[in-house]
Amino acid sequence: MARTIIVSNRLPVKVQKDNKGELQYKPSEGGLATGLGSIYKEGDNVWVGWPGLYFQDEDNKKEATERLKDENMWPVFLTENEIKLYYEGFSNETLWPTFHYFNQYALYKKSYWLEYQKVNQKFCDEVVAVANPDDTIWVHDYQLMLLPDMIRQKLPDASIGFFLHIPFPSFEVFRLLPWRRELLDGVLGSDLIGFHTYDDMRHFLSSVSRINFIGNHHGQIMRDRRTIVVDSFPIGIDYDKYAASAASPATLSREVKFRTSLGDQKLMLSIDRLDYSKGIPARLQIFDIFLSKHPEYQGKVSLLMIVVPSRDNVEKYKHLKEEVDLLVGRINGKYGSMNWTPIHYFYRSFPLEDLSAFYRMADVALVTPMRDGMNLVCKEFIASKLDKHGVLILSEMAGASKELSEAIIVNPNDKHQVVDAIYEALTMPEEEQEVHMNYMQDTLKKFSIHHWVKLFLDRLTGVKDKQKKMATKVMDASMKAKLLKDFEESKERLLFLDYDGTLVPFNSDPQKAKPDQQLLDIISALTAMENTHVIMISGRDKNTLQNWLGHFDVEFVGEHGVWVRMRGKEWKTIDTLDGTWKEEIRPILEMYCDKTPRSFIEEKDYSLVWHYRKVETGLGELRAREIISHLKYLSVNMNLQVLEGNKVVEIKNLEVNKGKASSRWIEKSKADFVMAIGDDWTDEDTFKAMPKHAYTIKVGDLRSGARFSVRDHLAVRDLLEKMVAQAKTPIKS
Ligand SMILES: O=P(O)(O)OC[C@H]1O[C@H](O[C@H]2O[C@H](CO)[C@@H](O)[C@H](O)[C@H]2O)[C@H](O)[C@@H](O)[C@@H]1O
Ligand SMILES: O=c1ccn([C@@H]2O[C@H](COP(=O)(O)OP(=O)(O)O)[C@@H](O)[C@H]2O)c(=O)[nH]1
Ligand SMILES: [Mg+2]
Repeated sequence: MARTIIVSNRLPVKVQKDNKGELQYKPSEGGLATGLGSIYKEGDNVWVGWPGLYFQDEDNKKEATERLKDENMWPVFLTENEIKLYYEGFSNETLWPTFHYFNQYALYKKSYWLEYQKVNQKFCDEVVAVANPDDTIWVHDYQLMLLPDMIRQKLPDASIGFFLHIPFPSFEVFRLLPWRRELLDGVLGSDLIGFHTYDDMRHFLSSVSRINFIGNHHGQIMRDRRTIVVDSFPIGIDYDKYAASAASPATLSREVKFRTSLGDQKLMLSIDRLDYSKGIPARLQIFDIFLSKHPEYQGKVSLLMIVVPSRDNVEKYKHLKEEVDLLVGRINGKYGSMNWTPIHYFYRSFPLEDLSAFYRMADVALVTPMRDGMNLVCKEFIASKLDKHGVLILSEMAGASKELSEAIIVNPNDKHQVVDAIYEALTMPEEEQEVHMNYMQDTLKKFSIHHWVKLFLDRLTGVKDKQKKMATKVMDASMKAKLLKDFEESKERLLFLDYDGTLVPFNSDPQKAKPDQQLLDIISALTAMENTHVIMISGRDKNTLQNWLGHFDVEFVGEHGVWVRMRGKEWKTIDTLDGTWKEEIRPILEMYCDKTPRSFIEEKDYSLVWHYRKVETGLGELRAREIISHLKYLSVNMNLQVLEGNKVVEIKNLEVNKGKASSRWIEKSKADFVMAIGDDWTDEDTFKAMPKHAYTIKVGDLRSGARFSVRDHLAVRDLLEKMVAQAKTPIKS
């Protein structure tokens, strides 16, 4: 049976050594481990990851491997040096600060990068060792961004998903990384790429378009003729588990115990790993301001602050610990009394029953990270509120704020806003608390972790199925052989060939795309054959076509069909065409040229084209949208069509297109071999006009109405050369 192989830096269980040197197995902290921990044991799934200890002796490794395998885990053993450079270094001193907009903390060290690559390769070797061909591989998080493409190199047909649990920063921040392109290339080895929020997703897409120069169509990216889907999948929690835990006798008895020692003050709760992204010092300062602004709450409200140790070998985290200790001491010293402690501060982790008791007891959850991919603590708080009493104050910088809009949403940098939010929360009527709680609980119940896993994995299956269907279009060796044979045996042939992008590569200067010697040889040989019509079907103006190829026995369609030249005849245009509209449209396009550096207008007999291939990425696309909407109504009245192509907007008469033009030949001819090759949207009209038996071939992208697809203009030339060589057709005298 097909399995899911989950791959993440850390396993959901961490191995530790006790005082006697015996191995102990404890659950890992952090959102990823608690989130996916509930599902990986289903079926035969396997979780591949680091067990969180440096193993020196082989016996221990063996013992841990066996024990972990019993629980569907496959350990990747990492050395102290690897952890230092790959995990603490590149992952947590380079990527983590950059992705959380703390780029002033980021270190760019070559030694970190080298080790990051090596460890990703190590993970790759393990995955390849575990995975069966039909398994689905699901890679998680920023520590393993190179892994999807490394697996793709080894297992080209594998089904690979990638999910990023932390924010994806805006392009302006991401571009600061020296290894930005390699990181994106790594992720693009996946078939499905998921983020928590729509913003993360669009930041990623904009980086891919600017750094790797690959655009997208509604979140779909074409790479190596493989469709990759990018989408947002906000992670949920195991709702029922937290709700059940909140009702369990163990939790209730702990609540009684904690309450007795705390007294009956109101309680605010915060729980996070010790991390500068979580905004802990700012939160403490906010609590300080609150107590001085509202002295009536002194003695009446306490902050229960759980800080879980994390990445304590990383310099910035060590400093943070000192800062937090100092602030807690200062505030407790400033306001505390014999019978009231303002802040109850714990620097350790707690078992679930304790956490559940804290969630139940808290009147207010204060979740105010500076940046957080999602933040599960706030979701767990909501799920634990069985009586529906309690208020969530949530930072707008946490991914969770996009779903939990009934919380009091705050900007953690605006300290006075958060102080007011605390006051609002402490004084909120219970009925109002219930209304908000109900909405948020309904959302979290539906969008649980089970829902998330299903959504992601079903989508990945869908993407893979679509890829397989598309793959049937690829012109493989046997199809090519059939085409060549049909060509050889045919009596009358029509070959429709688009020019730019089909016979020559796309050039940023249109006039530089002149035919080279190889192409001239091909055209010369094709046109020399008996019973063979070669029709150059292009958007280019007739003069250029005539100058470049007019000396061969080629037939032409120019300006997408405005001009036609059939064998032995002169250039001819559609009689009814009117070009007077150009006088009205040209000034509009000129206005766009004036405000868009390096854009230009190309004028043809019956069309105007606005080109933006040399314009700053993004700006050109924006202006194109503006032009299209500007001309929307005008064009309908004037009987014009406005078409968007590769870095162009083209305006022309409604009755002109390559399909109509090519029909002239189809209607007249008795050809038993028809072929049409093209790369652009305008060629779709040609494909549609072809008879059923025709070989329609799209260059590049697989998304097309054509029956087949080839990679690029070189593949087209290769095919045409083979046709010439194999046809053994008599040459015209
Ligand atoms: O493994 P560690 O270095 O100890 O760190 C713990 C984990 O922290 C991060 O969690 C993120 O994932 C959560 C769930 O999607 C999300 O709610 C949170 O906002 C993120 O910060 C990290 O992404 C994991 O890889 C770490 O294992
Ligand atoms: O003592 C603790 C405190 C917290 N957590 C869990 O750690 C996770 C923190 O995830 P979150 O998404 O809030 O932040 P991250 O640490 O992943 O950045 C939550 O599921 C908490 O229940 C834990 O296991 N033990
Ligand atoms: Mg073309």
